[in-house]
Amino acid sequence: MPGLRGTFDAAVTAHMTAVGTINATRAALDSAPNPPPPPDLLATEAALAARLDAAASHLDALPTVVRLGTARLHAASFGVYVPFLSSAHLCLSADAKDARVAALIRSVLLQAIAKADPGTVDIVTVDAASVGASVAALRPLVDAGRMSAPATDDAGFTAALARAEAHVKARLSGERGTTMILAIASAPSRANGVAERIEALARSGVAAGLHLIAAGFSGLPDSVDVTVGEHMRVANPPGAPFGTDGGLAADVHFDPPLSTDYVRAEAARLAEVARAASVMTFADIRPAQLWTHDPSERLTTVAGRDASGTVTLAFDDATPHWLIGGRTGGGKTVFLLDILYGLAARYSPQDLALYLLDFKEGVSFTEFTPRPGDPTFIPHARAVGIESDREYGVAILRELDAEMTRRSVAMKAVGVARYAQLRAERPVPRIVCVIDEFHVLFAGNDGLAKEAVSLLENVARKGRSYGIHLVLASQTTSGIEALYTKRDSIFGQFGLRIALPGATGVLDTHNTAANGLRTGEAVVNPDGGLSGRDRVIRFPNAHAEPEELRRLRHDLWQARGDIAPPTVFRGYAAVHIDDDPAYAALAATATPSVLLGRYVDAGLPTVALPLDTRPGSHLAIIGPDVAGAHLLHAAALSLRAQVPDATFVVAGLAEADTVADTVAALGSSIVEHVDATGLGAALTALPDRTGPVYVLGFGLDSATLTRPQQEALRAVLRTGPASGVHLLGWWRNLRRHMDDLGPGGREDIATSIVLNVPGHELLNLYGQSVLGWNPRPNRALLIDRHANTRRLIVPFSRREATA
Ligand SMILES: Nc1ncnc2c1ncn2[C@@H]1O[C@H](COP(=O)(O)OP(=O)(O)OP(=O)(O)O)[C@@H](O)[C@H]1O
Repeated sequence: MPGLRGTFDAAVTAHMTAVGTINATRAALDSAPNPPPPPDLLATEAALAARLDAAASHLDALPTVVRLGTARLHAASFGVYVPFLSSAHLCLSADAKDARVAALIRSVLLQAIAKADPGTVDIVTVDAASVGASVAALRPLVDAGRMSAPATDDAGFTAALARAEAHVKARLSGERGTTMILAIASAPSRANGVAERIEALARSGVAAGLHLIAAGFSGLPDSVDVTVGEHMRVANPPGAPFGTDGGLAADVHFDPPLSTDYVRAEAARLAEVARAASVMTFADIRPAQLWTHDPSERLTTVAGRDASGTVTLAFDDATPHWLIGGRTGGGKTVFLLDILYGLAARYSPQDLALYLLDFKEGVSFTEFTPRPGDPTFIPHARAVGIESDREYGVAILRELDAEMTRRSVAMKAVGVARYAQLRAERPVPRIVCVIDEFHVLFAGNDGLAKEAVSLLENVARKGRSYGIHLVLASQTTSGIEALYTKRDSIFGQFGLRIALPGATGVLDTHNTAANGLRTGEAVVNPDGGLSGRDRVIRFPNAHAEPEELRRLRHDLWQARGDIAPPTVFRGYAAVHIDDDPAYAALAATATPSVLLGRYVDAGLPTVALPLDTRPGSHLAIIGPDVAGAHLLHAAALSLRAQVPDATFVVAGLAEADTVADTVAALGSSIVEHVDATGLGAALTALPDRTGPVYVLGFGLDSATLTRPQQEALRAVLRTGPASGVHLLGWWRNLRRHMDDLGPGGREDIATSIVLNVPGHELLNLYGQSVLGWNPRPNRALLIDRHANTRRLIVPFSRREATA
C-alpha cells in the first residue's frame, strides 16, 4: 500500500527531524549558562512540538506504531510513538507490579489490536505478580478466542513460551497465520533457561510475526528499550533512531491510565469486530463446482474460519476419525450439517458414502432423507437412523466391519495394501459413518454394548486402511461403562478433536482452549486434544440459511442419476404393511410367508415368516400389547395376497375393531368367524380339514376350551403344518400360552414374537438367550427356533389405529 507507506515515511521523517532538532535545542539549552532559556529557544521548542503533534496524528493511525506516553518540554509537549507490530518488540525495565506499567501494557495491547486488521492478532499473556489482574479487563478478548487466559505460574509461563516458539517455527517454515503478541506483564521466574528462550524469541520473532512486550526485561534484540523511573526514557528503537545519542532526549511521561470500564468496553468491541471478521456463511461451504474432489488420498472440507482464514478439516491417515463434543444446544447438529453438506458437495456418491446414526430424540439427519412434500435427499446417504435403537447401531457397525473384510479380500486379490491403490483398480467409495450421541450405543454393560465396543475398536483401528472413517459425537465421553478398559485404544485413533461449547472429555484435561466458547464457535485440534494445536473457528449456521441449504440439497439430488433414496430407520415411527415394497410385490404362491414388520438391521429387511409343512410352522404372539392384534392383521393381509383359496378361521376374542377390519380385508376368502366358546368346536373339526387353513386367534387367552378342545389345539399345533393347517395366535397372557402348549409342547410353535413381557419371565419357555430383552414401545423380539435366532423387529401396525 504505497499511500499508507508514504504517509508513514513522511510521518517518521517529520518525527525524527523534529526530535533531532529538539535534541539540538535541548543541548543548546543545557549548555546555556543561565536558565531560564531565551524566549526564542522556547518558541522554537513550542513550534517543533506542534509539528510533532501534527505528525503524531498521522502516526496514531498507523498499524505499526503504538503510543507510549507524552514527552514534556519546557513549555510544550507531544505524543511519543514507537514502532511495534511488524518491526520491533517493546522492553520495559519494570514489570507490571508498577501500576503505570500495567496500564501501559493494557493500552499497548488495545492499540495493537485496534490498529491491525480485525482478527489478525492473537495475544498470549503472562502475569504472575498479580495472578492475571493486570490484564483481567481484557477478558472479552479471551472469550472471543483472541487472547489466552493469562499464565500465572511457571508451568503456564513455560506453556506460553512453547506456544510462542511453535508460532515462530510454523511461520519460519512458511505457514501463514496471525500475528502473535507475547505480553509478559510479570514473569514468575527466569530460571531454567527462560531468559535465553525469551532472547531467542526476540531474535527471530519480528521476522516470524511474533512481538514481545517484555516487562521487567531490557536489552532484548530488535526492541524499543524503555527504562522506567519517575518517567520513561526511550532508547533508540531499531530502524527509527531518536537522534544520534542513543535515544529520545526528553522524558516520556506515562499517560493517565485508561479506566477499567473503558478497557473492558473497548476489549468487548474489539472482540466483536474479530468475531465478525471470522464469520463464514453456509453458502461459503459450497465449492464452485459439485463433485470435483478426488478421494484417493483423503477427504477434505471447509469447517469454518478463524482469523487466519478458512479452516479445512480432513479424513486422512493423520486424522482418520473425529471425536466431537459439546453440550446439548452447543451447535453439534449444525456443525455436522456443515461438514456433511461440505463433503457431499465435494465428492460424488461414487466416491463418498454416508452412514448417519442418531441416538437421540431429534431431527438431526432427516435433512438427508425424503420427507413428506419433499422428495429430495442426499444421494450419498446409504443408511440413516433417526432415534436409532442400539441394535440398529450395532447392525451398522457390523455392516462396516463386513465391508472392511470385503475390501481386504479385494485388496489381496489385486495385490495392494492401501485404499488409494484399491481405488486405482475399482471404484470403491470412502465411507464416513457419523454416530451422534454415541454414548447411548455403549450404555450399560450387556452383550450388545460389548459387541458394539469390539466392532467400534476394530473399525477405529483398521478403518483408515480401507477408507472407512468414523465421526463420534456426544455430550459426554466420560462414564461410558463399556468403554472403561478400551478408552485409550479406541479414542487414541480419533486424532481430530472438535470441542463445541460445553464439551467435556474431548480435549486433553489440561487443555482449556474450549473454555468460554460461544455458540457457533469450536476448537479444532488435530493432535488428539493436546494443548498447543488448537484453532478457535467460527462455523456457519446452516439453519440460518434454509434457502441455501435447500438449493444445495436439491442440486445434489438432481445430479443423483439412478441412485435410490437411503434406507431410513425412524426409531419413533410406526411401520405399515401397505408401505412395504415386499408387500406390494406379493403374488399367489404355494409357499406363502407372513409379513410381520421390519428387522432392526442394516437395510431394514422385511420380516417374512414362511408357513410351510415343517413341524412348528405356526406363530405365537405373546404379551398384552395391542400390537399383537395388528400383527395378526398384517399376517392376514399378506396371506390373502398369496393364497387366494385359503380358509381363515378368525377367533375374535379381543380388539374387536382390528378383528372387524381383518375380516373385512379378507373379503371373499372363506372366513369362519368364531367367538370364545366357538373356537373349541372349530379346533376339534380341524384335523378333518385340509389346507390351506389359517387360524387367526385374537386374544387366545380368553378362549373357553374344554380339556378335549385344548388337546385338539395341541394336536393342530403338532400335526397341522403337514396338512396345511397353521395357527397364528396372540396370547396376552404368558401363563395361559404355556398352559395351552402343554407339557412337551414348547417345540410345536417354531416362531414367537414377544411383545411387552420382560426377558426374565420368558426363561422357562425360551432359555437364557432372551434374558436381555427389555420391552419397549413399537418393538418386539422375534424368536425363531428353526433358525435359532432372536432378533429385534419393528412390528407392523394397523394404519387406522395410529392415524
Ligand atoms: N454457527 C452458528 N452460528 C449461530 N448460531 C448457531 C450456530 N450453530 C448453532 N447455532 C444455534 O444454536 C442452537 C443449537 O444448535 P444445534 O441444534 O446444532 O445444537 P445441538 O448441540 O445439536 O443441540 P441438541 O443436542 O440439543 O440437538 C440452534 O438454535 C442454532 O441456531
